[in-house]
Parts: sequence; structure tokens; C-alpha cells
Amino acid sequence: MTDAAELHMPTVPPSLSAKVVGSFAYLTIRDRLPTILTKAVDSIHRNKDKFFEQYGEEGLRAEKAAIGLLSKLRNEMQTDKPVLALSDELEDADAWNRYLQRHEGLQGDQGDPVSWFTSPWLYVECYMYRRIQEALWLNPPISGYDVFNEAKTQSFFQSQRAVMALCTYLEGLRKNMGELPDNQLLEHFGTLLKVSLWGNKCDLSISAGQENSQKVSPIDSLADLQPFILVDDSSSVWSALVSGRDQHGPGRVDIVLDNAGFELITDLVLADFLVSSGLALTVRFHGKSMPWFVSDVTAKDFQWTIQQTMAANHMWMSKSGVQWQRYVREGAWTYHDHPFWTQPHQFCDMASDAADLYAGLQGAHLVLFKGDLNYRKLTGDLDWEPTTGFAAALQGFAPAPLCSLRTLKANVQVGLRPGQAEELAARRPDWMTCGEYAVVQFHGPRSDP
Ligand SMILES: O=P(O)(O)OC[C@@]1(O)O[C@H](CO)[C@@H](O)[C@@H]1O
Ligand SMILES: [Mn+2]
Repeated sequence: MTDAAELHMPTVPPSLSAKVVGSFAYLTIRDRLPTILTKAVDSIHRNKDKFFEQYGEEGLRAEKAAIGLLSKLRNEMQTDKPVLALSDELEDADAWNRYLQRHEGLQGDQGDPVSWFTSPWLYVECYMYRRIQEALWLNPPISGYDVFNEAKTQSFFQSQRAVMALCTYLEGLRKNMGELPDNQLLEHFGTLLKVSLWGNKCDLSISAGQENSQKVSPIDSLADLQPFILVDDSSSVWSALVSGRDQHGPGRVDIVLDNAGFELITDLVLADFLVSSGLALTVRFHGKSMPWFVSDVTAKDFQWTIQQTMAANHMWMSKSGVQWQRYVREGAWTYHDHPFWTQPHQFCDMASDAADLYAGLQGAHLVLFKGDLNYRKLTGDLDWEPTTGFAAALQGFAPAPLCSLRTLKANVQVGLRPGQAEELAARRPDWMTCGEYAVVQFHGPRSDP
């Protein structure tokens, strides 16, 4: 039997967990997740009158019952109760309950129940958002209410100047896109890739829902932000795109989305550039099938954002919105929300637990993964040494050439140079979680499951 050392594969470290008292996972579950739950309760309570107007007494009953379930959830978390099986009939409930049994088996040997402060952080954090969905689903007629909607729309409205600047930049490109030589396309690609990267700073789950929007033109700040990019593989991303185009003609780029609001605009602008420049024929957007991690994109957010951009009282914003609506109508852009993206699995499980999704991603020339949660799932949310190779941390997940565009908000990071983590820690002890640093991390080879 060839052991890990012979394969030069690092031994797989433990999952990040609140078991480590004082760790970022511990502080998240002790402090930030209860705050997010409290804001969810407040959001439902603030809409009580609206529910009554819309649904009468049934609306009041549902409001009260949903708040009761979320308060119970918060108590279970704060008193480290065992994780409970889901009781709703949503299509993914079985997959979630099977995953719980898997963990009960794993932890059963050590006698620990599967609970908030003893199980993997990735699992229990995802589970919390799925329990929020259960609390709403169990209480029609408010099942479709998005407890995070106000926070997401606020992030959009408070970033309008930055959105206008981006759409103006895009309009400037559109004028002579057809004549731009590759070296100029490369320059604009690099700009819009980095704008999409830093759009990820606008995430509400790190701030537990505090206001977090983009105030100024993001293009003007790229040069100042460049030193904060710890791994910059953008030239490899460009090569993957251009070699695909030159060998097979423009292909498909998949963008696994993260946050709504300003970040989504940066992704739509990048996608517009990819298609209008001929670097890609189509773009597939992957969003979430339920409200997730406070600010993640749902189908409703995706459509709403395009509608809002179309309706903007700004020439280049509305022109962009019209163009984006046309891409959707013509099929150049498609939106997908596979249940796997709102399950707790590490991405190295995808080939076995969501073979259809893995096979789908294999059709892409390039897959862009936005944000921190996707990075945590790409690397399994394991306590890797920072110098571990990105390829090793992917543990075989490689459906297509892929790139993570991520601002660091959790204490998992791989692919750094020897000594780089130590330098960063000396400069900024919370470098992995402060949201000031980022990576553009690429992995080229594909691997069949
Ligand atoms: O995926 P995003 O939106 O970039 O960030 C989400 C996230 O990393 O932010 C929090 C900070 O640790 C975590 O709760 C969560 O995983
Ligand atoms: Mn997010």
C-alpha cells in the first residue's frame, strides 16, 4: 500500500472546528452565528404587519411559529445541543440527514454527539442556514420569505456610484471590442477579474449583516490593492481562456457565484466582457437554491439585480441591464442552482455525491469560484499548512481548469511560499480573517472521478 508520504500527498489534517476553543470557528459559532440568527428573527418580526395584510391571521401564526423555531435553533446552538435531523420535505432533506448519519458514525466512535462546538465548522455553519430554510418552509404562507433580502438589496443600493463607474467602463470597451488585440483584451480582462475578486469584500456574513457596501469606483483602487493579493495566478487564468479559444473556439465559462449586491454586479460585468470580447461563447452562473450565508445569490436576487440595472436612471447602467437581459433571453447566459451548492459537502465529494453537477462542470473551459465559502469547500475547510499545494488541498476535485477569486475571511489558506504566512502573521495577526487579503488561485489539469 503506497502511503501518503510516498505519493508526496500531505497527510489530511483535521477539519476546522469550534472544538478548538478561541479559534475563529469557535468565535464564529459562539458570537457571529447567534447574531445572524437574531437578525433573521428581527427581519421576520419587522414584517409582521405585512404578513397580516397579505395573509390575515394565518400570516400572524406563521410569523410567530417561524420565530419560535429560529429561537429554538439559537438556543440549541448556544447550549451545544446535538444536531437534529431535518423534518421538512424539501428535496435535499434526505441528503442532509444522510450526511448527519455519516457524521454520527464518524464521531460515534469517539463518543462525541454531532453538535455545534464539536463537529466540523463547515458542516454546522451550513446546517444553520438549512435550518433557517426549514423554519420558513414549515410555516406557509411565509415559506418564500427571504430573511436576508433587506441586507442584500441595501448592499446594491449603497454601491450605486461604483456600479455606475463599472458600467461606464464596460461601455467604453463595447465601442471597439471587436478590434481590440489580445494584449489589450488581456489588460481589460485582468482589470475586471480583479474587480470581481475585490467585489467579494462586500460579504455580509463576515460582518454578521452590518452594512458592507462599495462606495467608490473599484477600478481606481486596484493598484493600491495589488500588494494584498497573496497568490496571483491571473496570467494562468488568461492562458487557460485563450488556449481554449484558440484550440476549440470560444467555450463556456462557469461562474460559481457568491454574494448578491455589488459583488454580483462585478461578476455580471466580467461575464459581459467574456462574451462580448469573444473569449467565451456562453457563461453559466451557479447560484443558491435558498437564502444562504446572509448575502449569497438566489435566482430571485439574480433576476432582481438585472431588472434594477435595466431600470436605473443612468444611461450605461440601463444599457448594461438591457444587454444582460438579452444574454439571458438568447441563452448566452444561463442561471443554475443545483442543491449541492447549499449542502455542507467539501467539493472533493462532488464527483460521488453530485455526479451530474461534476459532469456538467467538466464541459467548461474555465470555472471561476467566487468567495470564501467556496474556497473553504474547495480545500475541505481543513487545517492545512499554508505551504500545502493548492492541487493537494483540492484532493482530486478538478472537473475543469478552475480559479478561486477569494478575499480571506476564514483561517484556511494554501499555496503560499515558505515563510509567507509567518511574514503576514507578524504584520497582521488576523491576516486570514480580516478580509483585507485575497487570492487568485488557479488549478489547470482536469481529473475524471
Ligand atoms: O463566501 P463569502 O461570502 O466570501 O464568505 C462567507 C464566510 O467565509 O464568511 C464568514 C467568515 O468566516 C463565514 O461564516 C463564511 O464562510
Ligand atoms: Mn457569501
